[in-house]
Amino acid sequence: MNTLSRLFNFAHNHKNMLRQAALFSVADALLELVPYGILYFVIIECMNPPLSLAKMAWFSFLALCSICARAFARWKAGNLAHKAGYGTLMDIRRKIAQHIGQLPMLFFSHNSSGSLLKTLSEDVERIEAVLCHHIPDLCAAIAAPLLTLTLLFFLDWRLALAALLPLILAILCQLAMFRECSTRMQGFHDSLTAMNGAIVEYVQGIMDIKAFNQTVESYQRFSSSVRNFETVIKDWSKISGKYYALFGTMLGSGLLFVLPPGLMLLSKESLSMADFILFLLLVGGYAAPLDRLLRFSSKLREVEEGIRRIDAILAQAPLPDAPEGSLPQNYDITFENVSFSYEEGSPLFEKLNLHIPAGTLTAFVGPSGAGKTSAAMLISRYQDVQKGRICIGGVDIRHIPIAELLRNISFVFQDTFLFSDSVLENIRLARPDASDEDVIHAARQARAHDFITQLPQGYETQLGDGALALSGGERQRLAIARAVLRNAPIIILDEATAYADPENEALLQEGISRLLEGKTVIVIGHRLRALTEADSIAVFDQGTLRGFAPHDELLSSCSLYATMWNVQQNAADWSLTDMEESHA
Ligand SMILES: Nc1ncnc2c1ncn2[C@@H]1O[C@H](COP(=O)(O)OP(=O)(O)OP(=O)(O)O)[C@@H](O)[C@H]1O
Repeated sequence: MNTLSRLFNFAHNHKNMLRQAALFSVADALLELVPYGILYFVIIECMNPPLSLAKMAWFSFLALCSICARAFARWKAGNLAHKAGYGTLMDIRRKIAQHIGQLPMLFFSHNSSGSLLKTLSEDVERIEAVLCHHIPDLCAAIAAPLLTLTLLFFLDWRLALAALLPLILAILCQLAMFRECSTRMQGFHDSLTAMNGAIVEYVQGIMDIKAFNQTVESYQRFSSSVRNFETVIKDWSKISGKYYALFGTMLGSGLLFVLPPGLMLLSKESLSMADFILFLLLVGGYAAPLDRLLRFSSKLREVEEGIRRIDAILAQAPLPDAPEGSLPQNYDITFENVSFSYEEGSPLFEKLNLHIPAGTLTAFVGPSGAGKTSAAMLISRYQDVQKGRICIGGVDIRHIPIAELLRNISFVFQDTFLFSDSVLENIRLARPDASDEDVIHAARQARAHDFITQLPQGYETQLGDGALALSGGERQRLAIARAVLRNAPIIILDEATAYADPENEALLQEGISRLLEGKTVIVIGHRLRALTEADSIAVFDQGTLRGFAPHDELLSSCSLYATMWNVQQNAADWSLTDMEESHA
């Protein structure tokens, strides 16, 4: 019931249409009875000759009208329900998309794109299917037996009671099934979720699975979850199958219950032949539409999980915005006593203090997991800090309108996502109002123009899923082109040359140095040799700032930095000596 009311909440903007669809469905059920009523009068007419042709013509006309009216009611019910269903689908998608657009970026690192995709596509479509098809169907399925029963009671209450019996037995049988299956419901959902998760993981990780020569059978998580789901389904069908058969049989067995008492009443002349025939015609399958109730309840169970997932997304608190907030006057970045921890973990930063002057290049270095990326991402309100504050130009970033904050920061990540669109549009993503010339100019600055013009359709070449694949270095140059086009005063580069070979690295560095002129830049990197020219280097270690100074100064003042530097130098020397020796 909760699911049903949540469903109607989603369809709130279209409730009038849904109500009308339900009314037309009831009208459809009512009109279904009209031909039987006409038949009743035809039988009476036939039993009392001579036949009046005028009356017969009139009955035929009425039957035709009822059929036409029924067709109209069905069409209207379907049409209105579809409009309401698709309207609701659009509303939910828009609402989720709008909501996730306001969530902190951290949310996306905890929720895979696969699960978000499933919610936005499958879960929402299931809701639409229930609203479009099952609700009008359900109204008709309930209205038809109720109206028929009313008519039967009106004709003869004794026989109507007999006709009610199979319905009561069917309902009891249904209740017994629910009781037996309800304990298995959680197991069903759990195994379905586990299987869906394993399928998504299998598809997403297919390259690695194949690289390690695994197959569907040998990839344990996949095969065991599929087997487990199969066992649950078999168990479920064994129980539900017998009840389902009984339920269906009961719904269709009205004749069996009505025939003996009907014949008895007829023999005692306590029932007219016309009433008896009408009873026999109506009672056979009057309750059969209730069969659809079963299908509806199973559909409702399917949408229940989806609604839970949608609600979980909508329950996430968006980042509080400050639309009327202040704008920074310059672009220095300050961490003031910042404490931050990820949801479940112990604090990553405690009272972190750092000042990055405007227009300088600062490198974040340190061992893996030291907090370099987290510190850089916090500047864009990846997630709000728990204590202290981060300021840009002296303004707490929480007091800067989010759109303005993000406009002022450009990221160049290790992995760049390319959309299913042309190269031109992929770069233009950074500034949608940029002209083609601006985009090409940015690509030239990023040293990407030459490889783009060699692509099959140059700037019009389609990228993204299933289209042309670019190398890691080429993708990174597109990322830099985006950043150049964006021309934001703060730039964060995360291992931006990670994929580049020596030749490409030189090109990338050239692109990057043009991008950086006059900007406040943070470079997250591991290769210290490439970072010696930075104005300052911040050395992180388990969330603590061990040193913050230029390279030469750090070599003498920060033991961690000196060790890292020596280790990397030795590794480079070792590999060079090693290569020279092996060539000798
Ligand atoms: N989304 C997240 N949720 C929970 N913990 C996280 C998340 N992202 C990072 N962490 C944890 O925070 C710590 C710092 O991670 P971070 O990625 O900032 O380090 P890093 O220095 O950039 O590492 P690397 O050089 O390996 O990229 C790690 O212990 C990591 O496990």
